[in-house]
Amino acid sequence: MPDAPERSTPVHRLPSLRGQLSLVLGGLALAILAAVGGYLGSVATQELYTAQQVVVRSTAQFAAELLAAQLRDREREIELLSLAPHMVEGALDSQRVRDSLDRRAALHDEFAWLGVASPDGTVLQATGGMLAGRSVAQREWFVAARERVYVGDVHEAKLLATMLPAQPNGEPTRFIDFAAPIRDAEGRLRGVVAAHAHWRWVTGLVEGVARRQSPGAGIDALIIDGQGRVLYPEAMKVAQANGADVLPKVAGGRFEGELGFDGKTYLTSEAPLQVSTNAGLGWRIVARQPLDMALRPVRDLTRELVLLGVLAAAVLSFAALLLARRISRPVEQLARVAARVEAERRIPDFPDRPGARELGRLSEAMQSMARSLLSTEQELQQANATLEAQVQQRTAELQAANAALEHLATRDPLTGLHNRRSLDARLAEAQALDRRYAVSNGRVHGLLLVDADHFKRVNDQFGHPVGDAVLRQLATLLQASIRVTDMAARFGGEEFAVLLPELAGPQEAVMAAEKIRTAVEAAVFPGVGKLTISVGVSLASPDDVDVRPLIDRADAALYEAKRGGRNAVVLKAADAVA
Ligand SMILES: Nc1nc2c(ncn2[C@@H]2O[C@H](COP(=O)(O)OP(=O)(O)OP(=O)(O)O)[C@@H](O)[C@H]2O)c(=O)[nH]1
Repeated sequence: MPDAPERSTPVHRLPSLRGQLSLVLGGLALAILAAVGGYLGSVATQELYTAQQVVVRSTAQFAAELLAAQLRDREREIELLSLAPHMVEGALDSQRVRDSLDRRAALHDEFAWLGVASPDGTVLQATGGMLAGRSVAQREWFVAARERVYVGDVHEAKLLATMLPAQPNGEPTRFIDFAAPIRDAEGRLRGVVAAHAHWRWVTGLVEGVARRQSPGAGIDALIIDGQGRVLYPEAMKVAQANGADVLPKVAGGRFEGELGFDGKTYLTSEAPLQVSTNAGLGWRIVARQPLDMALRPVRDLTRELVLLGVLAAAVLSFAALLLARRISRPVEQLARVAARVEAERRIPDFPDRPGARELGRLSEAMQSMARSLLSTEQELQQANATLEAQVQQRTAELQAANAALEHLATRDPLTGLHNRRSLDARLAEAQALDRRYAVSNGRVHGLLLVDADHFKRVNDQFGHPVGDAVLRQLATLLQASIRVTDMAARFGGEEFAVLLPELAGPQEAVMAAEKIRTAVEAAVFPGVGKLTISVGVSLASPDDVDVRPLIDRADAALYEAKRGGRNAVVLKAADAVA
């Protein structure tokens, strides 16, 4: 059994080369784009995030440094004032002292009040005359400044609250205090000079830094004191005072990184306020930026990258499609040309611009293959035609040879009539047919044995070759006198036999014999003259075991014809026939 052919996918169901190339090239481009874009995006995101952290950290540091510098500046201002000659030597309640206080107040509008108190705490002189004559002996700044330069923590105004205009935002008036002892040349305490700076000056500094550092970035700054109390902004301070948890719990106590304030995440950094005073305020500035604002540049970059990626992907996909078409089109053209070669059996025009060197080689190889195939095919066709002609010729020769052989095997070489062997075969056949049909149609076959009379004389008188010629003429006469269905044969020597199939009766056989006898009698044999023949006639009988009895009866009849005087026809019927 031959192997079953492998099942293969029909060609039209396979994906096209162009589709596959587009898919692979486009996919590859997209993958590379996604990988590169993803990598660049993640690097840029990290960089941007770090940059935002730096901005927040520098905001906290800058605000802390600025505030520390400003506080030191004001502290130095008050200290220098305490060392001024009119403070060290003159009367502290003089107009001169008052003027110098007013000048400083005018120079620094953050100072809400400047004043000088006596060592027992009575205000001797003050800007605007505020609190003059009142006692500040219990005030923290006064107690501390009797000993040293002092910068105090923020506090709400007490005595001055009613004397100063209210805060525009409705907040309580708050101060931070600067104070310094006034000593005489011997170092004895003459009094205390102090200034109350508006708290809003401090918060304004911090707020300004936060605002200017990164405008529109949503960065704000908190001031937190050493006890973790929010000093600024006011809203958080109030909320904390009311028991709200406004600050996140931070590990290590430092506000760094992403922290949640009131349910919102901020990028946070803190910087300590390092004031070189003895005050040791312990404040820290916490700068913070809402995480969504901090990540906005990242989001913008991501969006731009995605847009750029989509654009690049579209361009690359289009380029991939063009490239795929450039490759697949010549291949399709070659396929069409190959199909034409098969259909038209000739070499059509191949694409002259196949698009690529390899495709050019493929085109040349296909042309050469097509040429070779077509020429081989033509050679095969010619060889086939030649072979066919040769076979026909050989067959004809064989048939002729077979016919010649058949003739040789069945014919008598002298007369051309059937020979004895052929006659025997036909007799046997006729007997078989009679056995099968004779009962039904009543027809039987008969046999004539024809013998030339006194033929020996012809030979003796005219020679053997003439005898042969007579025999040939006899054969011709014989053949001409019988039906085509009858069979004439040379029985041996000068004796002939005629097989007569399907005779209706003995008379028919006798008539046939007579026809032959009279034909010979009437004929003239060149060089010899007249001749006669004797004919023995017999009919087949159902009792005949083979052809022999029929021949014997014909032979007996011939013998009788000879004995009776020759030139005669004698019937020798079998008993059954008669
Ligand atoms: N020329 C020639 N003669 C043949 C051939 N075959 C037989 N003969 C001759 O035929 C003659 C037959 O002679 P016979 O059998 O004695 O009989 P006949 O002379 O014909 O006389 P009847 O038969 O009694 O009339 C012989 O002389 C044979 O030599 C042949 O093929 N060619």
